[in-house]
Amino acid sequence: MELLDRITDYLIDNELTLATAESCTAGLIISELARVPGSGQSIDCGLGVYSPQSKNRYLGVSFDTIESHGLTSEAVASEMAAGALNNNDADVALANTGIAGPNPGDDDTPIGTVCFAWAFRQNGDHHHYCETRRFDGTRNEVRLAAAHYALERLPHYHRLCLESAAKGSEEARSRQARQRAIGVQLHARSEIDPQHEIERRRDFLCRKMQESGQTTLVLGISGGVDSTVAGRLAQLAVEKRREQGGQARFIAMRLPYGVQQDADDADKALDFIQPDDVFDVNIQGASDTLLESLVSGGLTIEDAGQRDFVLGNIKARQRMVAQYAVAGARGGLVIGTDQAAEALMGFFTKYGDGACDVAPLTGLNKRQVRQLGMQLGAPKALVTKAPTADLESLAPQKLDEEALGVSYEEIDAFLENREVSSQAFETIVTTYRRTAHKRDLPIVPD
Ligand SMILES: Nc1ncnc2c1ncn2[C@@H]1O[C@H](COP(=O)(O)OP(=O)(O)OC[C@H]2O[C@@H]([n+]3cccc(C(=O)O)c3)[C@H](O)[C@@H]2O)[C@@H](O)[C@H]1O
Ligand SMILES: Nc1ncnc2c1ncn2[C@@H]1O[C@H](COP(=O)(O)OP(=O)(O)OP(=O)(O)O)[C@@H](O)[C@H]1O
Ligand SMILES: [Mg+2]
Repeated sequence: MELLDRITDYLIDNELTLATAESCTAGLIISELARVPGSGQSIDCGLGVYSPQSKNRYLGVSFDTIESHGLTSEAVASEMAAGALNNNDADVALANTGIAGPNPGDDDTPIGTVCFAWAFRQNGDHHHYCETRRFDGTRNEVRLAAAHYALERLPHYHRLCLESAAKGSEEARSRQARQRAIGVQLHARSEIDPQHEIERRRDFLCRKMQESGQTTLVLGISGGVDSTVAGRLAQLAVEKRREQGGQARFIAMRLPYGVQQDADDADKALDFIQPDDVFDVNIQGASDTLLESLVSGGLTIEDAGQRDFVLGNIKARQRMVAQYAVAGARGGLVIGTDQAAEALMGFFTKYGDGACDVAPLTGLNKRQVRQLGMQLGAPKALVTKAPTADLESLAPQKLDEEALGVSYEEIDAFLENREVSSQAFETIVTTYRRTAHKRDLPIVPD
């Protein structure tokens, strides 16, 4: 009785309720515990599940697991305990499956072998622990010893569970701090007032024109949401500047490489932006000629994939060459469309689309860029359009998310300090670190 009293006290002191899923002990664990007066408050239920069918029916143990690991296995015990937690309100589930004898099991597992699982529900997570033990004695001696052993080890595993949960929340806290610090670096915010942001960013462009003495804004319009929003902000800024009595024009540039598959979207964006001027410049000739000259000048290209990647970055830089040429001729500032989601992932070509004089979308995540688009009244199809860098000739319109390995939803959640999966967190933080050089000024000697 000493063991049973001790375990009952432990359950009551820690406010734990127990469910069991018992194969070879067939209800003995719960029955033994119920001998202690007052233990009822800690008992949720006890299930005797002998056959594979009942393990599957009542606990969801998969036949695949039984088949591949055998009936007497920690894998089966663990699934039994998981089923007992999932199907009940208990905080702890004890499960066992074993061979009490006198007949041996179907395989050559020795008589007296029992596999145990202890599962705990802690802060919404399940923590599982398993053990396999061999007990000596007659059938009923083995069964009683196994029932007592399951109870005896409960406090030990409960303490391990508490330690691991505490460590988990420590890690979660440090991850959140890292997330917050990166967000601050990128000027990200969890919530924005779209109208306020539109006015603030329009006024920023207006003010920078005035301060720099430049009279033109220049931006490539792709048909994607970033340049649609930045383009409309630019047009609103030059109109405001003119109202103030200043000289100002916005030049929107179509910069297709040959025929652009989503050219209709670029047209729709221009209809919405209503820019003062539109220049249409095909960058294919310049891009292809440069690549050919590089090859004839000595650059060896490994394969079609590498050629496409090199050409992709040439396209992005060629677009910037074109925009800077116009800005130079017209006294203009070149607008960049970098926002926090792309900055976080370093997803831009260094000195290509990453180069600019003013970056009005800084700090916004992708969801927030879309919010500004909606507020500005941009066509819904453009606002909700799936982002594409569209630099690869071998994979036209390839979605950014395919290249990034995480979704914009996860990137935005990260920037908004919301919880993301461990995998997304690792991918984002590793990519952020790897691309630091793209956000920094060139490295200089100490
Ligand atoms: N640690 C380091 N410190 C200093 N410099 C470092 C460096 N590691 C590489 N570099 C240098 O950086 C350069 C590589 O950077 P970069 O030329 O940008 O090339 P990279 O980052 O390799 O490629 C650009 C990526 O951005 C994507 N992109 C481009 C354009 C637009 C969009 C979009 O979303 O619209 C996306 C594109 O799909 C591609 O995946 C090389 O010169 C390399 O040597
Ligand atoms: N075909 C193009 N014509 C003109 N400008 C382009 C073209 N492709 C890219 N750009 C310029 O490069 C920038 C970076 O491209 P990026 O794909 O990140 O932005 P986007 O196309 O505006 O939006 P999204 O990221 O949602 O596709 C664009 O905002 C635009 O200024
Ligand atoms: Mg795009």
